[in-house]
Amino acid sequence: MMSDLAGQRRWHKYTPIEDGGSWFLPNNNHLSHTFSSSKHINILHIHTYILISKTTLIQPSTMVAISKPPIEHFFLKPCKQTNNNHHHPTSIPIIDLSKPESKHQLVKACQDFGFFKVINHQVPLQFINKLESKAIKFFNSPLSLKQKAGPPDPFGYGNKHLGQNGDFGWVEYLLLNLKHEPNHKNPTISVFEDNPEEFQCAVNDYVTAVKKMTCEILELLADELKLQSRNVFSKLLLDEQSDSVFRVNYYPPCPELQEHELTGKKLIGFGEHTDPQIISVLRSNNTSGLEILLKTGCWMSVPPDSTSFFINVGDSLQVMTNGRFKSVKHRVVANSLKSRLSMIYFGGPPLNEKIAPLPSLMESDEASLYKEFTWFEYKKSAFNSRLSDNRLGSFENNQHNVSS
Ligand SMILES: C=C1C[C@]23C[C@@]1(O)CC[C@H]2[C@@]12CC[C@H](O)[C@@](C)(C(=O)O1)[C@H]2[C@@H]3C(=O)O
Ligand SMILES: O=C(O)CCC(=O)C(=O)O
Ligand SMILES: [Fe+2]
Repeated sequence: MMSDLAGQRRWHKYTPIEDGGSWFLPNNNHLSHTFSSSKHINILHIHTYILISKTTLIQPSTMVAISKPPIEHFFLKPCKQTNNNHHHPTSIPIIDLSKPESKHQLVKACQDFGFFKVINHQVPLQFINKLESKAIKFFNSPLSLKQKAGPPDPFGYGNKHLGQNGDFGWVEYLLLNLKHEPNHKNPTISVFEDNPEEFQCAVNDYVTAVKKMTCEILELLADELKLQSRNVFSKLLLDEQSDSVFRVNYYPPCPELQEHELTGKKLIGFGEHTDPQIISVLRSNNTSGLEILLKTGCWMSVPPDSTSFFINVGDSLQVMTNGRFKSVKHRVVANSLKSRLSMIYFGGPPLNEKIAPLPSLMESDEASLYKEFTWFEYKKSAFNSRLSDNRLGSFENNQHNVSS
């Protein structure tokens, strides 16, 4: 077990440079161990290589090549295919933020789905478009440049590898830390060749507006739940020490998938998971791919809408509401022809914040479903887990131990 984990970490250190059909890795004494301990890479050939691409000339002794993993490696397991029920179609709740009566619908959506779409949100379109075009420019730039912003540790540019524990998907991403660290320049952003400040500015404008909308939603939720103070959730995001992150995911088209689509095969873009934070706010272009897991056990494809935001309850909000709100399982499937670009704000509490069911929400005889933990403890455990793991499991109060 230990050596397996160590191997995966070492593999992660050598994020592959993809170039056509092969992945290139720096030659190194550890390589044979790295390969043999990675369950996820299909090793067909290892040989000394001279690579001359448009941008690079590499000495024979410095590189080895392995065949890239076959596309089958990214297929979703057949039992987990989407099964939209066409007889009783379920529709995603749409909340119009310009209507005061939306409060009630918001709570209902968090209880029934843990997921909803928001319209009339007041986030300026120009902020969305500006950041989107900058992100597209970044993802369309040469791999060698993008890799200067990686590997993700956990922040930075990532390609196909998600987290540090062997998860992968047909996705490239930028993961950015939003935690306020005075005099600290974001190292990831410094790779934006022409003007890093411009990209930073586009992120700031976008995130500030999205955070404002998110806090309004959290306050409406607290109001409707009749909690003592309406800022009980929003204050966690507004805190200077709020541990929030921002992510831009780019799912390139996969033309090779086309022939397999005829047999109903789907490609994993981002595997099934719940988000650990309080709340996640997603905006994507008009390419479909996002799916949520319904109570029925069926996956439902979320129709894309680039003018709206999609919001999901995170694990921490599920705990704070003692399970009333559901942290929804979701995933992304990649597309054979169109690229998907999504931008997600993950609102998290300060690291030292205690996460536990809110006393003002609990009935007098209600048992707490969860043990108290700090966000630091939960985050640490989440980042040591695999994407599809039930992360809250080890923080649940065992039914038998609940006395009164
Ligand atoms: C496989 C992983 C990626 C992730 C950390 C983890 O070990 C398990 C949780 C994953 C997740 C899902 C929601 C967010 O995208 C994310 C940033 C987070 O907070 O938890 C990712 C983590 C990641 O990409 O590093
Ligand atoms: O990219 C998407 O559309 C969703 C990705 C996601 O769920 C995540 O980054 O946590
Ligand atoms: Fe997610």
